[in-house]
Amino acid sequence: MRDFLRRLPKAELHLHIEGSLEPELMFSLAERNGIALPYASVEEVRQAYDFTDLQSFLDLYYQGMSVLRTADDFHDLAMDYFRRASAEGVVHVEMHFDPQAHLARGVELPVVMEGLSLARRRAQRELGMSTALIMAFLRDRPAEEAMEVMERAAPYWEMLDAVGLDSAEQGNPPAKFVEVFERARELGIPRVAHAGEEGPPAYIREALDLLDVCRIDHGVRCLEDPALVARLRDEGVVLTVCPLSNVRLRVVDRMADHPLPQLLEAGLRLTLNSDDPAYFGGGMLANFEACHEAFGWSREIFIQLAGTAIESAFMSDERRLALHRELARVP
Ligand code: HPA
Ligand SMILES: [Zn+2]
Repeated sequence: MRDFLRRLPKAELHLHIEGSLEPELMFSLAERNGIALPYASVEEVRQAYDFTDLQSFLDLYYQGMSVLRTADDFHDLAMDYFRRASAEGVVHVEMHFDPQAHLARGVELPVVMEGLSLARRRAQRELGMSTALIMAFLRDRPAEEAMEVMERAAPYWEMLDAVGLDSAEQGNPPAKFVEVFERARELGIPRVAHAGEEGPPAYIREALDLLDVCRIDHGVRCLEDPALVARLRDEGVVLTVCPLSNVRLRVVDRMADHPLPQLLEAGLRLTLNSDDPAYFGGGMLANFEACHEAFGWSREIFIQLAGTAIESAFMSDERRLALHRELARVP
C-alpha cells in the first residue's frame, strides 16, 4: 500500500510554506543570517514540538520563521519542500504564505515574492511540479492591516491564485474580514478560508456566506451541525482536511478518533493535506499512510480523494486533464 500511495499523483491544497521549515534548514538559515536560536540542537527543536492546541503551535511557528530574511531564504525553504514532496509523489502544491508575519519582522513583500517565485519556476522546470500561491491574512490581526497588505500586494495580484485566512481561529470569525475578501472578489481573486478547525460550525457558514470562499480549509467541526453538513454536501464544497495536524493540535485525540470516515460517509468532497509538515510529523505520504493505518481504506477511496484534489485545485484545464489521466493509469 505504501508504494501505491507514493505512486498516486497527489495534489496538495493546504500547506503553509513557512510550516515546511525543517529544523535542519532552520539551523542552517539561522547561521547564514547570524540569528541566535533558543535551541541547542535539531533534536531540541523537535522535542519542543509538543503542542496542546493551535495557539501553542502558532507561538513556535512564528518564532521558527524568524530565520527567513532574504529572497534566497524563501527560495531555499520552498525548494526544500518541493523536492521532498516530489519524492513522495506530490505533483501539485498550493502554498499559503503569511506576509503579515514577515512584514512584522521587517521583511518586505518583494523579498518573499521573489524567493517564492523563483522556487516555483524551478519546481516546474526541474521537478515537473505545478504550484499555486495563496496569500493568507492573519485573522488574529486587525482587518485594516489585512486590507493594507491586500493593497500593498497590487504588483503581485496577477500571481495570486487565491487569498486565504489563517492563524488563531477562536474569537476571530470570518465576518471580521468581509471587506478585504470583498476587495479580492472585485479583483477576481478566488478565496479560501480556514474554518471549523478549532472554531465552531458557525464560522464555516460565515466563510461561505460572507467571504464567498470556494473551499474550506479544515472544516472538520461541521459534523456538529447536521444541517451544515447537508449544505456542504449539496453545494459540493471541498474541505481540505489535515489529519496529522488535527492529531498534533489536539483537535482529535488520536487518528482512530478522526472524523474523516464520518465526513466521507456524509458524502462530502474531501482532500488530504499536510498543513505544516515540519511541525506535525510528516508530509502528504505520511498523512495518506496514517489514514490507511487508522481506517483501512481501499485504493478506491484514496483514488477518489486524490481525484477531488485535482478537480478543485487552482490549475489550468490542460494540467487538470493531464493529472486526471495520470490518476486513471496509476499502477
Ligand atoms: O493549522 C493552522 N491553522 C491556522 N493557522 C495556521 N497557520 C499555519 N498553520 C495553521
Ligand atoms: Zn492550515
